[in-house]
Amino acid sequence: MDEQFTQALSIAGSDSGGGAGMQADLKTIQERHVFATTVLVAITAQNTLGVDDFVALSPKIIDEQFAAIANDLQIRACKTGMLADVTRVETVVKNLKKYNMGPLTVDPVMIAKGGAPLLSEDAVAVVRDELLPLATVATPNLPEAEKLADMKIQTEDDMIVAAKRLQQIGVKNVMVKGGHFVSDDQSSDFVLLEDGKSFWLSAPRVDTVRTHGTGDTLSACITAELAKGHTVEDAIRTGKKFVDATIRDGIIVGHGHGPLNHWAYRKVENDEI
Ligand SMILES: Nc1ncnc2c1ncn2[C@@H]1O[C@H](COP(=O)(O)OP(=O)(O)O)[C@@H](O)[C@H]1O
Ligand SMILES: Cc1ncc(COP(=O)(O)O)c(N)n1
Repeated sequence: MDEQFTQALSIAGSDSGGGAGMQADLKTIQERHVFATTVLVAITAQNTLGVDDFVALSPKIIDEQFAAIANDLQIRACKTGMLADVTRVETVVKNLKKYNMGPLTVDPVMIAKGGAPLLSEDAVAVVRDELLPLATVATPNLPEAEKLADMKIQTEDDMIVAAKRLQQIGVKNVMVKGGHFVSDDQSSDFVLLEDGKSFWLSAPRVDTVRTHGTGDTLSACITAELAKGHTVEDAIRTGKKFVDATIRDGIIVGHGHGPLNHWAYRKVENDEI
């Protein structure tokens, strides 16, 4: 049999506005030259101004999507994004335990940039206790890290403490993203790896509201790089450079928290920006 082309899986919600969620994952994984597959968990009616409504899909169709993929495709790495509620988190956890979908990156999506909840309050504990222990990498933003590590994060030292706490919960590698520290002129993320190595990844903060889908894009890029067999450290470093380019070389789409330029990293790789 011919060798299969590299495939990755996004388990997430759809953003009708095209900037975040499943759509950001598909665009990013494609840009990294990995074949993207999907398990759709929820559908949002959303644009750059906000989330108007969403519906979560039934556990049955979520199970069936996993089974269809597992019965034919060869997934090398996967990620989770919006999971909506307790039932869907539990359904996804069950399937991730049943099938081997490669290293898992958990982007513990809770609240959209515009403030709409994308995960019910009671599902936070299920993400922490059942999903995070399955993760090879977790990429919480500051509010998510606060909830999962059960602490306030006001300083960079707090980010380090939160990463350590998350590792104690069972996540092997943690990236606490500092995008929400708007007072800082750098956007700095703290990375704590399984072997104890830790480092900061910083980039000058871009003064823009066009950051819709940054977390999805970062975690999708990490997933694509892990699917190729790269190390966690290399995948995270590429993810940071990729998302930074998408913000820095922005495009104007919509009238609110605009989406990213998912093809910007091509120019970085060709030394053009
Ligand atoms: N204005 C910005 N300028 C540069 N980098 C940013 C900016 N906002 C976010 N980032 C980076 O984008 C990535 C996603 O971060 P963040 O916005 O915190 O995640 P989320 O989308 O999950 O809320 C991180 O690497 C962060 O440092
Ligand atoms: C379906 C879906 N998934 C994830 C996000 C988070 O993205 P952001 O934090 O940039 O709003 C979103 N807005 N919609």
